[in-house]
Amino acid sequence: METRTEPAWLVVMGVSGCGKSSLGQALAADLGLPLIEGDDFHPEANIRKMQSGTPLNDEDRAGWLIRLGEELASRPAGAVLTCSALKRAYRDRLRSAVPGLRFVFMQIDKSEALARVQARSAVHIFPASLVDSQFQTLESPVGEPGVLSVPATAPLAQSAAQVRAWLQAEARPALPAAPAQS
Ligand SMILES: Nc1ncnc2c1ncn2[C@@H]1O[C@H](COP(=O)(O)OP(=O)(O)OP(=O)(O)O)[C@@H](O)[C@H]1O
Ligand SMILES: O=C(O)[C@H](O)[C@@H](O)[C@H](O)[C@H](O)CO
Repeated sequence: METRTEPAWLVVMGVSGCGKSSLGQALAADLGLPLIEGDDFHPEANIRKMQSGTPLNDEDRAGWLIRLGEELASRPAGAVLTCSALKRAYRDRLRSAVPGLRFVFMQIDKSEALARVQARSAVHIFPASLVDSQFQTLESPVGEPGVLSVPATAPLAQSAAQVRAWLQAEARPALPAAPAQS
């Protein structure tokens, strides 16, 4: 039977350094979807807070998540968003903007995340001293609907292929044409 891939809205999520931007770019290119880079929408105050070595709290992230939901909802053909989405409540906020939203959870251990964030510390807003707080805040999305976990250490092309296969497997078959009205 012929199948039709429906518009896909995906969030690539996880702690700092897990590879959200890298996989997000690869997926957006592969799937022909616009990329929304979540970090670009942090207000200046959030950037300054992170740079000064203080983790963001729920209040800091609230307006940012609303804005990201609006960005997703304004792309009718689908989109790939990179967003830490560390807590269930944050993911539910995004889901309320786009029902059926899917999440790709990049799983990484603390030592690997720390090594990556340290390696790019000269050129990135996020200090290595905050990596611990990302893991303290993280509530695993495993078990929530519409979540695929991928290992953050897998080659990007492999993870992108895994996500494509997941989307295809979940694509609903095309609806039969409605009978002509007489
Ligand atoms: N699959 C991978 N294997 C090895 N290194 C990777 C992989 N994916 C990303 N990296 C490297 O890890 C670092 C962090 O990647 P990236 O910036 O994509 O993560 P991020 O989750 O978007 O980080 P942040 O949210 O802090 O901006 C980069 O130096 C990147 O080159
Ligand atoms: O929710 C958060 O604490 C933030 O989104 C962080 O994850 C940073 O934005 C990001 O990691 C820096 O690049």
